[in-house]
Amino acid sequence: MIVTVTPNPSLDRALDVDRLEVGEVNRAHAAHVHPGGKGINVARALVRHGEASVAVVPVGGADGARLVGLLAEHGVPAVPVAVAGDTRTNITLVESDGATTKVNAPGPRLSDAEVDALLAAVEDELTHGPRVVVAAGSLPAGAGDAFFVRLAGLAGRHNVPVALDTSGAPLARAVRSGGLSLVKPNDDELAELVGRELRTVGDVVGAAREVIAQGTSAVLVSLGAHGAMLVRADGTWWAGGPPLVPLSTVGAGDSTLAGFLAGTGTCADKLRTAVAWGRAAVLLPGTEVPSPAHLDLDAVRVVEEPDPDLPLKEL
Ligand SMILES: Nc1ncnc2c1ncn2[C@@H]1O[C@H](COP(=O)(O)OP(=O)(O)OP(=O)(O)O)[C@@H](O)[C@H]1O
Ligand SMILES: O=P(O)(O)OC[C@@]1(O)O[C@H](CO)[C@@H](O)[C@@H]1O
Repeated sequence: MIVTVTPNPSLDRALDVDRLEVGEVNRAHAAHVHPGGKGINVARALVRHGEASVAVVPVGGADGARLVGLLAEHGVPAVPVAVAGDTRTNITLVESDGATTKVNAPGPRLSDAEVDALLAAVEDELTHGPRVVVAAGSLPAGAGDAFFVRLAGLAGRHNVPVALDTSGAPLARAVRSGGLSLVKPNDDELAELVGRELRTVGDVVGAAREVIAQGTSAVLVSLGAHGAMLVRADGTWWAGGPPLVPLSTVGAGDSTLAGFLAGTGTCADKLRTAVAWGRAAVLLPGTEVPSPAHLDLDAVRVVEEPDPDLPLKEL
C-alpha cells in the first residue's frame, strides 16, 4: 500500500486548441477533466497498474465533491478531509503541435485546524503500515513552508519512508530537515534548490549529491524529453528513449514517480520502469495516467554511470 498526500489538489481541465491566440477568443475542439494534483496522479497511476494506493486530500465546495466523485470513478480510494475553501481548478491549453500552457490556481487557504486535520488523516493512514508515503505538489496558503517537514516527522515516527515531489521553499525546507527516502525534482526545480544552472550530467549529479548529503537517500531527477536520472550514494543511472511527440506532458513526472515506486529489481530496472511510465503518460491527453498496455519498456535505454561531461540536451 502506498499513501499519497496532495495538500493542494485540483480539478484538472485541459482544452485542446489548434493554435493558442493570446488575447483572442479561442475555440477548443476537445475538453478533458481529470482529478489532479501530484499525489493524486501518483495514486491514479499506481491503481491503474493494480498497485494498492490511497489518496489523502483536503476538499471543499462543489468542486471538491466533484474531485471525490472523479476519484471514485477512477477507482482510487480517497481519504477526503473537509475544508471550508473551494478546491481549485487548474487549466491546461494544449496546441496541436504539443505546446502546453498551464495556469494553476492558488487553491483555498487552509486554517490551522484544517492543516492539523489533514496531518491527523495522514497519521491515521500511517498506522496501517504503508510501504511508503508520497507527499506531492504545491502547498496551499496556510499550510506553512514546514508542512512537509511535519509530515516527514510523522512518517519517521511510524517508520514509513517518505517520497517527496514539491518545489521552491517547501522543498528546500524538507531537504534541509533530512530524513527523506526519495525526492523527485525536475531539472529546473533541482537547479532552483541548489541555486545554480544545471547544464551537464555532472551538474545534476553534483546537485543531487548536495541533497543526499543533507539526509535524503535517493534523488530521481526528471529531465523532460531527455529522460530521467537516479542519483544515490552508491551510483548514478540515466534512462531515456527515442523522441516522442507528446499529447500532454501534464502529470508525466507523477507517472514517473509512480513507476519508480511500483518498479522492482535493481536501480536500473526501477529507473527503466519509471521512464517507461513517464513516456507513456506524455502520449495520453490531459492528465490521463498510463495503464500497463501503454508501456514500452523495451524502448527505454538505461546507462549506468553516464558520462558527467554530457550536456543534458544531448541525452
Ligand atoms: N517531450 C517529452 N518527450 C519524451 N518524454 C517526455 C517528454 N516530456 C516528459 N517526458 C517523460 O516524462 C518524464 C517526466 O517529465 P518531466 O521532467 O517534464 O516531469 P515534471 O516536470 O515533473 O512534470 P509534471 O510536474 O507535469 O508531472 C520524463 O522523465 C520523460 O520520461
Ligand atoms: O500547483 P502544483 O501543486 O505545483 O501542481 C499541480 C499540478 O499542475 O500538478 C499536476 C501535474 O504534475 C497536475 O495534475 C496539477 O494541475
